[in-house]
Amino acid sequence: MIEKKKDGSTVLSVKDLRVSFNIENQTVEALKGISFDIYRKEIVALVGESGSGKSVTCYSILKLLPVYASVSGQITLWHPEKIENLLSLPEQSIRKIRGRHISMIFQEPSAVLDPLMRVGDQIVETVMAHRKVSYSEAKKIAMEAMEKARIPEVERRFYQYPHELSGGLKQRVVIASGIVNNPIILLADEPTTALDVTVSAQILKLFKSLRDNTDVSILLITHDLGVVAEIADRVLVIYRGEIVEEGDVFSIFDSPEHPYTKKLLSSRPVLKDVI
Ligand SMILES: Nc1ncnc2c1ncn2[C@@H]1O[C@H](COP(=O)(O)OP(=O)(O)OP(=O)(O)O)[C@@H](O)[C@H]1O
Repeated sequence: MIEKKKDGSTVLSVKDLRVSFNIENQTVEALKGISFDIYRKEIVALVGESGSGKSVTCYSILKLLPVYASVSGQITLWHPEKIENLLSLPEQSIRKIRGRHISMIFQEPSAVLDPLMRVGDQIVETVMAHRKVSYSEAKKIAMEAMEKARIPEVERRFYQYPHELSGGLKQRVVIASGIVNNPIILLADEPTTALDVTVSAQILKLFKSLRDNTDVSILLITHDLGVVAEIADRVLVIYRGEIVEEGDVFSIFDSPEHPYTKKLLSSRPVLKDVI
């Protein structure tokens, strides 16, 4: 069953995306022609077991795949105007889109943050990489993003180094950096996996508030159906490089159609226990 959100406009459209890796005369088909759309102001969960192709989907959208990957298909972005195919853009053009119109949040914030740089300045850098503004203007914009990411005591936190912050606060800094240029899409690859349950719940709440209070759409990669039940509007189920099921969160949980989705759900508590 294909369900689509009818009230929103499309911001990203992936058509027949195929990715394979050729290593030492062996070919791994990571994505076998997946297609999906993301609409404005929605949270879409891309869910599937390890190795199903979730991260490769994200890296394809950002054009961050290794050179030995073979890629075909179409990825169209509508912002600020229609950009025909991200996959065929030269590196110089895609750099203007990464961190500006599409941002990514990874599982482990410490791997992204520079340990030797104050966190506020790392967000300032993201602003100045894409906009012609003075340092003080960029700092103001960075602090506003930190507020939006619900970082307490922004004036003090701005000047701290990553090691001075908890895991949850570090992830909020990464999120602040991700939203600081008002992107159209945020790709979040297992953003709560490295965090404890309480902090993880706070970060999920933050995603919901970003969806409700900004124009951003979020593609959330996860293997955790509890996270999906908590915040997703729509779900894409990926299995061995193919999207096998797509629907709103209730239809997926209440009446899964594909055997893999059924199996995935049977290994979880039922929906009423999760939400
Ligand atoms: N850089 C790479 N070189 C070769 N093969 C790769 C590379 N990246 C991914 N793959 C392969 O592509 C397939 C999809 O991997 P991907 O990382 O997208 O899975 P995933 O669903 O994100 O899994 P996980 O939840 O474990 O992160 C796997 O078979 C993986 O081994």
